[in-house]
Amino acid sequence: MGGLKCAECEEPAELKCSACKLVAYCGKEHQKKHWKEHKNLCRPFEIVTDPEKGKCLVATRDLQPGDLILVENPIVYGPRPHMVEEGPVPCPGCCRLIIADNSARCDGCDFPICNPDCPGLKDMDRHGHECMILGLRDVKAINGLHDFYRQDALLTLRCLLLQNRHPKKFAQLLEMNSHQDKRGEDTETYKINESRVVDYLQDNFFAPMRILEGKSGKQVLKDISKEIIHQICGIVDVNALEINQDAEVTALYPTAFLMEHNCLSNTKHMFDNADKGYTITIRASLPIAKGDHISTMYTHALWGTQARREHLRETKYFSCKCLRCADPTELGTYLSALKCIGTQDDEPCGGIQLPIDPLDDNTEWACNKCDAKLTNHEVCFLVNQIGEEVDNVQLSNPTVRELDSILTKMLNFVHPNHYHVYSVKHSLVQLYGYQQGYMPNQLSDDIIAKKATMCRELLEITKKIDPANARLPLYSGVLLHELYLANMILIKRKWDLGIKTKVKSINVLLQECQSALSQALRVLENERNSPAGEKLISLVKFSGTEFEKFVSRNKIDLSGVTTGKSN
Ligand SMILES: C[S@@+](CC[C@H](N)C(=O)[O-])C[C@H]1O[C@@H](n2cnc3c(N)ncnc32)[C@H](O)[C@@H]1O
Repeated sequence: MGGLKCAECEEPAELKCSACKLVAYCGKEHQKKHWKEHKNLCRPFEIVTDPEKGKCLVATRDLQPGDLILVENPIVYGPRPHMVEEGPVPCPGCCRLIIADNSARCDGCDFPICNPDCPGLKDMDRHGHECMILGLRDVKAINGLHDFYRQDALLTLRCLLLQNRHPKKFAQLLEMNSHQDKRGEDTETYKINESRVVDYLQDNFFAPMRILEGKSGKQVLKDISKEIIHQICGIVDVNALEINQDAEVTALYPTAFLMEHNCLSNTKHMFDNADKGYTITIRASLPIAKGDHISTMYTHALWGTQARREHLRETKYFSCKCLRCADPTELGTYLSALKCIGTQDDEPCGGIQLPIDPLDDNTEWACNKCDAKLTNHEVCFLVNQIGEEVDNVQLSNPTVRELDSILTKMLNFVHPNHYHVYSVKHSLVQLYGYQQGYMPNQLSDDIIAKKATMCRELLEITKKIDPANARLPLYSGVLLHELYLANMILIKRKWDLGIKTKVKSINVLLQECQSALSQALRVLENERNSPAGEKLISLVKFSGTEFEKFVSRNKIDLSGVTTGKSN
C-alpha cells in the first residue's frame, strides 16, 4: 500500500474505499468525512467472481433509475468485424458505410475510404497505425474488392498493434475471456477466423513486415502468432460492444465488458459520438439494490427464449437462466407460445402450448387445456419454418396484403403475441397509412382502429420485456408515434362530422395522442446520436407541433380531457 495518501488530510493511508478502490484514507473517521465529496465520484460497484459467470459487477449501494454507474473510454475500437461479401463496407477511418467500388482509396494502403480528408485516416488510434502495416502489401486490386480489402480483419489488427504503442491497454485486453477452449480447431469459428483473419494478416502483411524487420533490425510487432490472433478474435467476439450510430463500430471497454447478461437487464448505456472517442455512459435503468448484479443484454430482446438462449450459447458460450428465460410465459408476454392444435369433443381445444421447462433444451411442450404435447424438435421445426417465411416476406419489401396474409396464416399456429407475429405487426403498423392503396384517405375507420389496437398490443408486450426502454426505444418510439397518427385520423374524421370533445371516445383518443407523443420523446431521449433515432425524434416533434395547432385551432381544452388512459 506504500505511497497512498489520505484523500482528506494527505497523511499516509492504508484504508481504500471498498467500492471503487480508487481513494484511500488514514482511518474510518476521515473516510466518513470525505464521503460527501467522494460519493459522486465513487463507482457504485465492485468486481466479484461468480463460479458460473466469472467476473461480474455487483452494486455496492442502492441505485435508482438514472443513477450513473460508469463512464469510460474504449481501449480500442474499429470497423465491425463481420464478413462482407457484397454491399457497403465500413471506411477504415470513420467506419461509415461506403460502396467500395466507387470510393476513393487510402494513399497509404489503398483500402477503400469515404474520402481522403476523413479524420480517422491519419489518427494513430484509428487507421493511422494499421495503415503502415496494410501498406506493406505492394499489390492493389481493381476487382474482388471485398475479399482483397477485408475490413473484418482490421479490429484484430488494431488490437495487435496495441502491444507496442499501449502495452498496458494490450495487457488489459488479454485479461478478457476469449473462451478459446470452446473455439478449438474443429469449430467453424476457428476455420473462418483462420482463413479470413489469421492467414490474411500473416500472408499479406506480417510476412513483408518480418522481412523489413530483418533488414532494419527493429521489431514492429512482437507477437503475431496464430494463437494470439485467434485469441484476439475470441476476445472481440465475447466482450466487444456494438455501437450503431452513424457508423458500424465495435469497441472494447476496460470495465464495461464485465457487465453480465440478463434478458431483463437493469442498465442502459449510451455512447458519445466519434468526435468524443465513443465514451460509454452506463446508468441504472431499473432500481438496483445493494448486492444486486449489474447487467446488460447481449442478445435481441424481441426474440423468444429458445432463439435468445441459442444465440447466447453460440456466441457467448453460456446458457442463460434469467427470470425471463426460466418463465414459460416470458413474463406474461407469451412471446414464444403456440396455439394448441389439439381438440376436445372434435372442437379445437383453444389452449396454448408452452415449454414445460424452458431451461431444458429438449423440453416437451404442453397445452394448458388438453393433453396434447409436442416435442421440442417439432416446435423448433415449426417456429423455424415460420421464421424463414417471415424473413423472406420482410426482406422482399412486402405489401400490406402480403403481410396480412402471412399474419393470418401464422395465427393458426402461434399465439397472437408470438415474436414472429410481433415482427409482422410492427411492420404492418408502419405500412397502414403509407402504402399505395392504404393511404390515410383510403383507410376505413376499422382498419385505422385495427392499426391503433396493434400499436397498443405491441406496446404492452414491449413494456413487459423492456420496462425501462433500455433495449427497444426505437420500437416503442415508432409504435407510440403510429398510435398517435392513427388516432389523429379518427379524431379528424369524427371532428369533420361534427362529433366533438364532449364525446367520450374522442376525449380518450385525444388524451392518448397527447400521452403517446410525450412518451415517445421520453423513450427516444437517448437515441439522438443515431440517424434512425434523430429522424424519429424530428417526426415526433413535428407531430407534436401539428397536434398543438389542431388543439388551439379547435379551441380544445385538454385539461378538461380526462377520460383517457395513459400508458
Ligand atoms: C463480456 S464477458 C463478461 C465478463 C466475464 N464474466 C469475465 O469473467 O471475463 C461475457 C462472458 O461472461 C459470462 N457470462 C455473462 N453473463 C452470463 C450469464 N448470465 N450467465 C452465465 N455466464 C455469463 C460468459 O462466460 C460470457 O461469455
